[in-house]
Amino acid sequence: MSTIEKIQEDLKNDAKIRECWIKNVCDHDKYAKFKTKEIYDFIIVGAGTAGCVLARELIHCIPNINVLVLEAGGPDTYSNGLINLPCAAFQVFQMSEHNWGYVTQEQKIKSSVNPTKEILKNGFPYLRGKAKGYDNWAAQGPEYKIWDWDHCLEAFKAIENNSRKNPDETFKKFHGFNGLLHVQDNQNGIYDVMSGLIEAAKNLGIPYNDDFNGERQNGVGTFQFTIKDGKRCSLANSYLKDALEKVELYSGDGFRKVVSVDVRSFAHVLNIIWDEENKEENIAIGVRYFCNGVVREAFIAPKGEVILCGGALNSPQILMLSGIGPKENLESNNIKVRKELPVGRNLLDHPGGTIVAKSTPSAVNHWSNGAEVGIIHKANVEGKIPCKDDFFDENPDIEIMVSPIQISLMDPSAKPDDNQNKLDGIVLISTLNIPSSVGYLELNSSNPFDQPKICLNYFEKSDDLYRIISSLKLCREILEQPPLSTVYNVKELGNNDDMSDEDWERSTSLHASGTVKMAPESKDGVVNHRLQVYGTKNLRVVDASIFPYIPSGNPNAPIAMVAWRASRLIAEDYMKMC
Ligand SMILES: Cc1cc2nc3c(=O)[nH]c(=O)nc-3n(C[C@H](O)[C@H](O)[C@H](O)COP(=O)(O)OP(=O)(O)OC[C@H]3O[C@@H](n4cnc5c(N)ncnc54)[C@H](O)[C@@H]3O)c2cc1C
Repeated sequence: MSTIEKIQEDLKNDAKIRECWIKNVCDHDKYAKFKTKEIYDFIIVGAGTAGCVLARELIHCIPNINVLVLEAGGPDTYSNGLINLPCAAFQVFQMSEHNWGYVTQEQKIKSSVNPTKEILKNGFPYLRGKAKGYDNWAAQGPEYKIWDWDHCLEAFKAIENNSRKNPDETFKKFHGFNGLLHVQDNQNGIYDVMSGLIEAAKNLGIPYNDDFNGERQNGVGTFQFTIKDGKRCSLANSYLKDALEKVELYSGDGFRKVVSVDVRSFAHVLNIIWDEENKEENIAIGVRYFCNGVVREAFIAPKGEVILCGGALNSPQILMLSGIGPKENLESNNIKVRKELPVGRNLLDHPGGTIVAKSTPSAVNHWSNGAEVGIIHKANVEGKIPCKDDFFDENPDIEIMVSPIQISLMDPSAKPDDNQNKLDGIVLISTLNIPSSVGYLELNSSNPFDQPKICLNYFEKSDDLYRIISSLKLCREILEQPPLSTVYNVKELGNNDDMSDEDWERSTSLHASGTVKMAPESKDGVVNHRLQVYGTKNLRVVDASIFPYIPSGNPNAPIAMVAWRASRLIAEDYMKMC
């Protein structure tokens, strides 16, 4: 039995993982007799990063409400808990149970990822991006001040439960220790070859940084991760799990209701239900969804809201299917336009490039620890190797994630476990954290199960391409430094002096955002500073799609932050109506 199969087997019996779901189902069955129609105070669409934080925060911030969470996918237990396993992350990403299978339009600049190499990797790095990025959100108008760095930092700290040992005063200033999202340093130590890489980077003048989420973001150092007790700490098994524990019966105002968060898995939301008696006002009153082979409807109570947390590719799709979006695209798909807005227009991502190198055998053991080391720096816009000043620049735009890996050479005649076809090595994934190129997304059809048309436009602006080339040149320079070149015999695979800039390997990233932009309506905004969709009532969007500018770091923590801030705004508005 392979290690992964063994852990999968253990997880099958992991009572703790299942306990919460089972308890939730039982409690809800007990109270089912009090339910007549599907009416909830809040309907959240999507149980991803944002939806999980929002559900928990709403049920704790607002008294006596109930919340319905509709999720198209299955619960965490669906693949025997494999989703919680850091070392299985790469396999999980590719499983159809956890992947929408979306494909993008063909890119003008072709990817040249070498198909002869298979990279085993994992991750969950915890990053927030630089403070100035959020101040840019706030600079959009006086009412946007609620998104400046001080407000965002308050939310980041509220969510975080950082377990760093003996944190100093500076670390305490920037981190939270009482939230539900567990953040930790690498518990297993790092591989020697990774320490060698840090030395090599320092020798080139790159400063050491022991906290990429602290006072400054640039430099070389080790990442912190959202992992607890060896398992992924997702927002589902931290925030949603906690939310499910609150189940009460409320009697008041002459009626009784269950106070709880009700999660329905395999429930695919099709569109928003509008109040047809007040057509001009675009008042959302519920959602239509597909579950167990039938189309069902769920409605909101007075003062309630529909909140889309479907992510940057699906929230805009639901809006467009409901008549909110660009006129031309909606009309060409026979959808009646309720409100013309540039939904799907500001598709942002972190495009990247990858370099793979082999090292001395046994420098890396069988399992990778994931992206152990990070290098964050400012790139050169002419594609030249960055100079020393760039390493200290306060506005770094590149993040390099370095992982120890085992590289499988795909020889068709080789047996699956033939170690002769495996090399130890390292991979450097360089991502452009502040891209200039912008993509778009639109409907292919009015069928809710049809994929939207996704056009990423990676590297469309030449400075993006030159900046990534600049960073990859730096990666190559680091690999050529001692002790990597001497002690660990590190050699770039496919390293070839004739290689042109166009030959650099390019890969895609996973940080789609911005498609339901938070900005003034006159500046192509779709939602206002309180995340309410322009020209509608009772409808907000709370997820990666509202980013006006993409944060300069991995987005999981920034999205959780947005959901936490949104919960306070929603609670304020709800309480005003009481
Ligand atoms: C493979 C991969 C690895 C990543 N690794 C990291 C990392 O290590 N660190 C990091 O910071 N970030 C990472 N990210 C990015 C981060 O996970 C995402 O940016 C983040 O989860 C997006 O949050 P969200 O709430 O906007 O949307 P999501 O988390 O995508 O949640 C949207 C949810 O809505 C559901 N949904 C969509 N449409 C419907 C519908 N019509 N009806 C019902 N439900 C619907 C979806 O199934 C999904 O569960 C990674 C992303 C990917 C894809």
